[in-house]
Amino acid sequence: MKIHFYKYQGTGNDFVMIDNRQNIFPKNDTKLIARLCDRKFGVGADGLILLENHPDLNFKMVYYNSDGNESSMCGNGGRCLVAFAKQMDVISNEATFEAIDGMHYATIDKEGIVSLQMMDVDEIKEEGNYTFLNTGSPHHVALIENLKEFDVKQEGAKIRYSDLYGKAGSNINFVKQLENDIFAVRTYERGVEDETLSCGTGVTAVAIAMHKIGKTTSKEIKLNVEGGTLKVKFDAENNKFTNVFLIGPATFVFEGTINS
Ligand SMILES: N[C@@H](CCC[C@H](N)C(=O)O)C(=O)O
Repeated sequence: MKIHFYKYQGTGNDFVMIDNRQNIFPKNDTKLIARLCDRKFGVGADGLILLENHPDLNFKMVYYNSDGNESSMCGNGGRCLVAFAKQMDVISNEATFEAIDGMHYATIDKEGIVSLQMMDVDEIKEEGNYTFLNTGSPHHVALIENLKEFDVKQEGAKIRYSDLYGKAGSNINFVKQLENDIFAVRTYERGVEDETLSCGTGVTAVAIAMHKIGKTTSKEIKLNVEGGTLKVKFDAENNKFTNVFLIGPATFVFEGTINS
């Protein structure tokens, strides 16, 4: 079978996009999904996303990590899917869609900047040297000083596979504060099992965590990731974070056909 794909990236977090509105994609073929994401034997990506029909909303998002397994929410992937839905004429400038963590609202402007509403957050675990929260995907957030030279893959894997998170694991974010409302972030992603150039649910977790532990008073935070810059804004009241938006570019790279 020949599969037509579209490649997108959001601040360097890259995805294979497939239009599955006709339900033709073999969704349980883990090996095929992993091969499509493989950078030597396939298209190459951090994840694969299916655009599907939804009975009431504009579309449905189905997300797989590059290991071929379906996973929890992907923020950058959601932003790229909004841009892809626009390219496919499914939406014009705004969208409501369903993902694994619930319903999302998004807008896309003329420059391709996608603003994606993320889930509300009210459960945050604060420990001595890290914070843990779920922003659609689970995230461990740790402040460090030597972020530039830090071995994110090695140190991230140690925490991801530690007893702290058991079999399910977690994504691991290392953070350095640059200014009151600017943070640099590097993320080890579960399911990719490596550092990626950006993680949308990760920077969302970092922004909320930094506000919660008092590192910033700002509710609009700039996050510098290896692949660019993202913005997260939110309302914060009584330890509850609502109207959380992840904002940044989502870019079409190329399209093609590959044998399954
Ligand atoms: N790249 C993502 C996160 C994708 C999910 C993650 N790897 C997991 O399995 O938890 C993002 O942009 O949010």
